[in-house]
Amino acid sequence: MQTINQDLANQAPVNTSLSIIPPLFQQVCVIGLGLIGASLAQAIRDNHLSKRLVAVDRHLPSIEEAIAQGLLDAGSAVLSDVVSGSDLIVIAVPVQAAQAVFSDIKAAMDNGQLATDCIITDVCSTKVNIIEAAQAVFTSLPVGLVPAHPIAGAENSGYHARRSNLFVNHSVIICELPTTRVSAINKLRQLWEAVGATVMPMAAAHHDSILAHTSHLPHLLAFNLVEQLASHNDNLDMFRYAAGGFRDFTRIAASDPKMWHDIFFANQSAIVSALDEYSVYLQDIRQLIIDKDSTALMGLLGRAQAARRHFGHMLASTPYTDTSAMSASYNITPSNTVIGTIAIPGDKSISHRSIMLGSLATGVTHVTGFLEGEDALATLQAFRDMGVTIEGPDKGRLTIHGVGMNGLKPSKTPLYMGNSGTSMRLLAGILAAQKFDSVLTGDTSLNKRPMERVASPLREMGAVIQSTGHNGTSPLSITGRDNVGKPLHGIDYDMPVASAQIKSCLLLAGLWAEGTTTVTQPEISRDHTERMLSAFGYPVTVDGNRISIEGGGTLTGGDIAVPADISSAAFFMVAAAISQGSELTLTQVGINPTRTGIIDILKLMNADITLSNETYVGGEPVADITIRSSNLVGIEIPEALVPLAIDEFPVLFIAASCAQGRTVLTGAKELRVKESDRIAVMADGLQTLGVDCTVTEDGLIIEGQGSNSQSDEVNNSQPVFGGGHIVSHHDHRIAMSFAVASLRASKQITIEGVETVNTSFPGFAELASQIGMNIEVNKGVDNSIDNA
Ligand SMILES: O=C(O)C1=C[C@@H](OP(=O)(O)O)[C@@H](O)[C@H](O)C1
Ligand SMILES: C=C(OP(=O)(O)O)C(=O)O
Repeated sequence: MQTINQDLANQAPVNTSLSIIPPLFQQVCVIGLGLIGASLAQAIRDNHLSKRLVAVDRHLPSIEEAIAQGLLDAGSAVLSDVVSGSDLIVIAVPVQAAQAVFSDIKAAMDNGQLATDCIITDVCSTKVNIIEAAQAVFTSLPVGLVPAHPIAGAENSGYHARRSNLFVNHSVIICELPTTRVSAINKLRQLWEAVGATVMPMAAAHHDSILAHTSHLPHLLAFNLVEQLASHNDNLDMFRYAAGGFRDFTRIAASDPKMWHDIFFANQSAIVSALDEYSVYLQDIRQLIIDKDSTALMGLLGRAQAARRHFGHMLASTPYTDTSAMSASYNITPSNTVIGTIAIPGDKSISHRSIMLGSLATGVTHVTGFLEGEDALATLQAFRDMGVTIEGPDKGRLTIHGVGMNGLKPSKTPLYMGNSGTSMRLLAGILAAQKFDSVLTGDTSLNKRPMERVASPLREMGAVIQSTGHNGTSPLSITGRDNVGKPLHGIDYDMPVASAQIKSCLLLAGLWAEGTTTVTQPEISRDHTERMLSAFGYPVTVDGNRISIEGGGTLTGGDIAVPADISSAAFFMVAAAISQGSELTLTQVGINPTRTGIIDILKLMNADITLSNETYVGGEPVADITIRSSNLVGIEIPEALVPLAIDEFPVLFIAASCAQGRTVLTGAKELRVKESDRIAVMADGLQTLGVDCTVTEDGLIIEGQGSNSQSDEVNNSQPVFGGGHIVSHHDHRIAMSFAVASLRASKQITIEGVETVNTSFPGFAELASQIGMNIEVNKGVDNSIDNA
């Protein structure tokens, strides 16, 4: 048989490696020069991973071309011609042809051409039948056999479509067989990582079952739906009027029938069981329609719609909402004055709690004013994942069909909390008390924030919870009470920090604990959990800084009206205070006394703030807040006010920069463990814009640059900030604070990483523009599920 040898044929020069690191392999033999085989060969060549590279393919022109191009050292249509001395063989042929290739490999081993410990791998899309094919040929499986599957492909196929970077940032599944030598697995892992892939071990049957669900079943359904429509007598009309849904759903039915025919047989049992499961789901939804079961149907459709986006975001660690704004930035041209009357979106803290308590209550809870921001949506999704039917959100309206104290179901996947510390910490308390195991995870920022502050006291209550991240961080793994064998028990806990999240976590766990759970906070922190528990009919005892709850009670659903978020209002309060001739009225903002630190601090700084139309909405006090331009003065911020304004310091630093004289913040170490280190990141940004400030361990000293006004007349016309480029570290409050600074800036300010503004304040830029600011939003790359 014809062997084409690069040296003998004296064609293109051998691609000698200049790398000082010795190549991983002496000789790699790739069998099959289709897209995947040829791309891997190219990646091996380009990354100098093998001294020699040979290939086997029935299509000799491809071999000749590959040699001429310096990709291969030799090639043939017959394995025994070129395989001698190979220490890695890659099988890249269609699944059905694998057994014949194994026979050729065995023959080469038997006649001494190949060492018996040579590594043999493949790139086929089913795995059990590859192992069975090897078993049919070898009496015992070779110690070098490592079945693998790179999850990568391209629209085009064949040798000419090859790309050296095809595997970069793609996953490769490796099946670690008990018969395989560990050194072979490690070496193959090194190869895939060297070409840019991420290696994941997985059992062969599990691989086939996953692929059966995610790839094979959808293809099968697409072919079948086209067949169903084509069999109708009026099929021409059916196709002529087929809407986008049919076209989208059946796009993949245009794929190669022969290939899919082979795959359906190769992965027969996994596909049949995926199909059986599908039939059950189909019957269920059929029955819901027959029964006109509106609640259950809404639950199913809502869960499915959210899950479609959710999984993509979870895998990519990106936000939930429309991510066309990923990596977005603001270009802000200085403006001088803000004027108007505006409504601010709903309170984030109260929105979270409305979902949690509404889900655990008996009966239906109607929520209005719900904040449709990323963080609250993460909480909403988590409860959907645990089987709660939640209708909406629709313009801030939700209907929650409570499942009662023992009605949550285990989520099939880790619960994804996105960027939201409140969701993760409060849910940790709820989940620690449930019968079932759970896992809580978040985005890159959340997975860096301290979680032992809740895990440790929960353990004192008997919880089994592990913070599995690097340093007491999430993912959190929680063992259910059924596996622990007994319920939680109440404790008397002295909180080391004034954190509403720790307090709420423990009180929520206390709902299921035996006896009394008492938390004592060093300073007052926001009390929305206590208030909402009472509103749902659950007794809570508050004695100064000590809050107690008895386990074993129930919650009763009702109506919740979420007031506007004072933490979001804070940006516009500072905007009006620092800019010339400004006056803003913010309507029906929550003024719960555990949240009004921003008003108290701004008043101490001489801000002109008045409250009107004070009333109560759903157990929370609200008022219209009017704020006018004023000559701010620097102050020493009283430490007792810190927990009452904890989220407002980034924008208060902007106010302090515009004040006359020095402002000193102490006792605010907590700011270092928010979505970013808000002390360091704000100081960096302020310095970029020319403000003199000094970072301390627990706060910041800012030399205000406001004018030294001797009269009562407001003088806010001089710029305080220069222009510049601000990095928000993907922290929503940092981004919005520097946007406010533009009202006293001399030049344009660019703020990078503003997509997270959606976590707490969707529509911020639009509202800011409405009152006179000049914010241009530059949308970033799309990270939606199809690109995830
Ligand atoms: O309980 C809550 O809803 C929140 C508590 C605060 O966190 P800490 O409890 O960590 O201070 C705050 O920063 C967060 O935005 C919301
Ligand atoms: C700290 C914040 O939220 P969380 O802790 O819920 O992420 C915030 O919104 O500023």
